[in-house]
Amino acid sequence: MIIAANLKTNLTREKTDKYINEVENFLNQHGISQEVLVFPALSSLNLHVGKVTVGAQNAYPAQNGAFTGEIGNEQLEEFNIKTILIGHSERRHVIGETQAEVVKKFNFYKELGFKIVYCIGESLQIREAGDKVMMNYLSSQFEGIDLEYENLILAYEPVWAIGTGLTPTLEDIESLHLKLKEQCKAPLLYGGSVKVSNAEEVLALNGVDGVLVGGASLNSDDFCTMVKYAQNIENNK
Ligand SMILES: O=C[C@H](O)COP(=O)(O)O
Repeated sequence: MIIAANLKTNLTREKTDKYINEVENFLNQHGISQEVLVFPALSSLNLHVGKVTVGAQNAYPAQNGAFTGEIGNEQLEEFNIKTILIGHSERRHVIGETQAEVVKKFNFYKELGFKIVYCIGESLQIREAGDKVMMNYLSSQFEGIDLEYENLILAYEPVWAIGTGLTPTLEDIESLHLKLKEQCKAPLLYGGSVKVSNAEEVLALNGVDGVLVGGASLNSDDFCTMVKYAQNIENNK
């Protein structure tokens, strides 16, 4: 399974280096074979060689150039970063990234062979409009995206569950993941208020190939506990 930490706009370079080393040590000490991704704040990107894969939460679709405030692939190459989050709901709904901009970013980093964690998710308003409306909305977030891309990982993150402590029921997560898997065979992560207290149940669901954790991943011990849950589930299959 794939266990991913999205540190968002948190931790300094020093604290991020300490965090990643703590996670790396845990993976080595416990013989973890899960795929573990950590997405630090851009200012904390650094070269890391080990079991932990460090990825970028965002980057501009260009090698370099006059894009004030952005980083491009040239800056990611410096740290051998080849994994990126694209389409995160905070980029869409807080920063205002359009589907067209998301598609351009996807295609640029796909051409470079990046591992892409592509995020989709609906608002509470869309969810409350019913299953048909919700599925149509989620399908619209696939527009322009190559769902056959071999380095694609999908992350379903209901926007209303992000950072709220709210989550869909386990039944809802499982049934939606199975519906999404009818459209795309890529590994499918769940994200949205995953924490130590619910991660084991979520990871055990059919159609869930891992989790993308925000706030609850900031504590490395808690994040490692969730990694261990995934390892235990896989060992017992
Ligand atoms: O990328 C992670 C998601 O936004 C979930 O964040 P959260 O675990 O704080 O709800």
